[in-house]
Amino acid sequence: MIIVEQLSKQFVREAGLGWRRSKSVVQAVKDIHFSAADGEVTGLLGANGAGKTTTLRMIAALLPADSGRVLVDGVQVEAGKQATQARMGVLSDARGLYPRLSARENIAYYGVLHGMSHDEANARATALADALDMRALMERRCEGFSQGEKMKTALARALVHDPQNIILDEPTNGLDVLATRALREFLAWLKSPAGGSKCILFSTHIMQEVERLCDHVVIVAGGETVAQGTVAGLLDQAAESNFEDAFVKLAFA
Ligand SMILES: Nc1ncnc2c1ncn2[C@@H]1O[C@H](COP(=O)(O)OP(=O)(O)OP(=O)(O)O)[C@@H](O)[C@H]1O
Repeated sequence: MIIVEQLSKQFVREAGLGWRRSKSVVQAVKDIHFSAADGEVTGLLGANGAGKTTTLRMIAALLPADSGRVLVDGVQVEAGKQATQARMGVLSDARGLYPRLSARENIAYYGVLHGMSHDEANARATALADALDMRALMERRCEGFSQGEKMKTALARALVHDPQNIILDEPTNGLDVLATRALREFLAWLKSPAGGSKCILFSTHIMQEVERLCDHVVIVAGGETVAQGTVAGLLDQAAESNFEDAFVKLAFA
């Protein structure tokens, strides 16, 4: 379970050169708060620049927050510290695979970094290859992989240590209909008791994805949580019958 309380983050942006150089402050995240339960898919839904990636990076302990806190299974996240990382699997937007390593080596290497033995990591890589239908890819080097192949490899790598909490930044970016459908089915399995009742948190700006996949939706605009609930609850809240209309009303009204 992930609990996010009053999270905020500023960046200092530099522009120009020499005497024209100037600095400005960007408040990327102002006040994000929500909780993501086990056995559920929670979606962070927001327009470009709303603060989704910054929020996920703070949750994943990749970036320190200015204020607020994140609890993962009751343990407070501290950027750069290991305490909560064993409990999280993170798929970032930049897939970051090693091109010269095979899919299996990319996946197993992460397992070893998480303290698994080579044999354990290899066995887990094989099990994930079965679950993600990627056996044919396993011994190929990652350079030249398609978007879908990269996503599957990066997802398997994020899950190698069987984390309870799964954080995915725009996981369907660049995927075709079939790959998106396969990912959706896999996430639905992961949240089910058979898949371990995982807590799945992902960011997106695609309405359809949210409607089909999310048990809980957090609408983010201008770095703030502006509404949250089920899709049906948000439709009610906005008094709309179409989810896109509800989103626009709740995010920008
Ligand atoms: N390292 C950084 N330095 C300066 N500004 C940043 C940095 N990272 C993010 N920002 C700014 O913070 C704001 C929120 O960015 P963020 O990437 O979190 O949004 P997002 O909701 O993920 O957007 P998108 O859907 O376009 O990926 C944007 O205005 C962005 O330009």
